[in-house]
Amino acid sequence: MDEKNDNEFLYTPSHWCKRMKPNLVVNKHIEIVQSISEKMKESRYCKSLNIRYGPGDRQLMDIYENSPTSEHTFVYIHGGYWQELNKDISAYCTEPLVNAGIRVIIPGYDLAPLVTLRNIVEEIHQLLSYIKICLKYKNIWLGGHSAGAHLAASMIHPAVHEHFSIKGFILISGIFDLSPLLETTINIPLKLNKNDCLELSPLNILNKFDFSLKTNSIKVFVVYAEHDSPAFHNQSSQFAKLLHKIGIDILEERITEVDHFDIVENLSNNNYSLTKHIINLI
Ligand SMILES: N[C@@H](CC(=O)c1ccccc1NC=O)C(=O)O
Repeated sequence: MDEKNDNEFLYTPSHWCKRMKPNLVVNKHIEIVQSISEKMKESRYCKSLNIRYGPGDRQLMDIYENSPTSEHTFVYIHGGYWQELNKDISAYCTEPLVNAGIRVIIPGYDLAPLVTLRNIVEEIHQLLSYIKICLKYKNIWLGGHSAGAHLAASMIHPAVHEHFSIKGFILISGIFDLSPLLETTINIPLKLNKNDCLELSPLNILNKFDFSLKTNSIKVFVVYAEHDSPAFHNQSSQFAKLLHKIGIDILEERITEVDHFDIVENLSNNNYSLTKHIINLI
């Protein structure tokens, strides 16, 4: 098979980065996000670390804010194909948002192969329950990057987003259809079968739902990088099209001159277009 059309290749974001050799990308990304996140954890914006929201080892969250009365809360779910990265290196988006008066929550979650993807989706439900019931925050915006955008999108359902007072979703370079991952090495720790792919793909779940009957409106911002692979472009535009079809207010945008990694690394910068978009939206 032509390598460029192979799902292994299409779903390996580092292969599509134009800034450096693919084998260097992920380590460089980790170095960058870790250094920004460490500064944030030591800053005056860091309000609480390691608040437990569920029984799993990694079900802990960090809260960043400049005032306890912040009206809006952005919850940012990190990526890493549900098998790598962690919350401690994922606070890189917090400074500009907190400066704009938005509270930011960075949750951790357990990873495959220790838990299944179904377990992880359930952990995100527990996260939202904790934020609503124990922290009593309102006006929640749920965002995520890559696999984190999949987890956020898995909460788009009236029974879920209305219950948890979610105002909107910010889905950055996300995966919404899991089936292309089935035969790739990404699936080794995940162990997804065909049925799991159907039941856990927001693209499939929402295809069966008629939202036009619902009055409560959410906004969904679907955003991806110019230098994401064509498969990621397709996933975002297909998902945006479906959301539009079922009556959800959507905004779709391709961010130019960035790839799967600096599309989120740059969120530490006030002047970056995506940072400004998120602040305007919330
Ligand atoms: N092993 C992947 C890494 C990867 O997919 C990734 C890395 C950091 C943040 C998000 C990622 N992808 C999806 O969640 C690669 O080489 O591109």
